[in-house]
Amino acid sequence: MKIETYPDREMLAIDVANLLAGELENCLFQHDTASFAVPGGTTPGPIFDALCAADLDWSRVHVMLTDERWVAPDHPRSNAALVRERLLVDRAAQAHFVPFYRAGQTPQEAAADLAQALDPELPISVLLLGMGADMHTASLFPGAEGLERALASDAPALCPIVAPGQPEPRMTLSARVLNDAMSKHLVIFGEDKRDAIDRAARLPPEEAPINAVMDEGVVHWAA
Ligand SMILES: O=C(O)[C@H](O)[C@@H](O)[C@H](O)[C@H](O)COP(=O)(O)O
Repeated sequence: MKIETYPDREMLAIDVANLLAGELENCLFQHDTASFAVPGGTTPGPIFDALCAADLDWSRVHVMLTDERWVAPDHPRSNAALVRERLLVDRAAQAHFVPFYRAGQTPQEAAADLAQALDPELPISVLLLGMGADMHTASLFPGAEGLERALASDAPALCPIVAPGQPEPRMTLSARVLNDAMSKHLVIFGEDKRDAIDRAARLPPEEAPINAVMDEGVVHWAA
């Protein structure tokens, strides 16, 4: 994994937003649409704030989540809510969005239908990832129920996950689908996550799931 270091988080957010916009635009020169997978959590917000105003044909960009906490779209922990509030505004409001949460269904019940809906969007054109200090990414958590299947080379596109310490079930893109993305960018802030990247290099994917999704990927880091 190549690691790019930035002087501060603001510079990182602006530079990575410009980089992602450029990659989406390049994809749109060559294809009718571009698929763009994004994480939840606290890291991507400032990147979304800078990216949503990018002058590109957002009507041909298909945004999806890397994973979802299985909560209603009006729940404060919803990743779909974060994307709708911070990314799908301004020019990017024209983008097509594929939320995961299905009311009245469990992740297990929804996975097959969702995978069918996502299939035309794969492989992912541009992937943005976050990571926890425990080296999880998307909802590929070490020790989670469903992790082995989500890491398998023949995993379905979407996998249900029940992770220790997480308040709700999750749905995640599988490691295979994430790693197949045409371009992959991991954004991390702080010393703990920087140390975790170094630790991950010496661990198997089941202990450091980030290792299963970042082949030829770029890590963008600010303290
Ligand atoms: O649903 C989620 O929580 C994300 O998709 C998850 O994979 C996130 O990227 C990491 O947990 C880092 O979260 P922070 O950005 O909040 O540190």
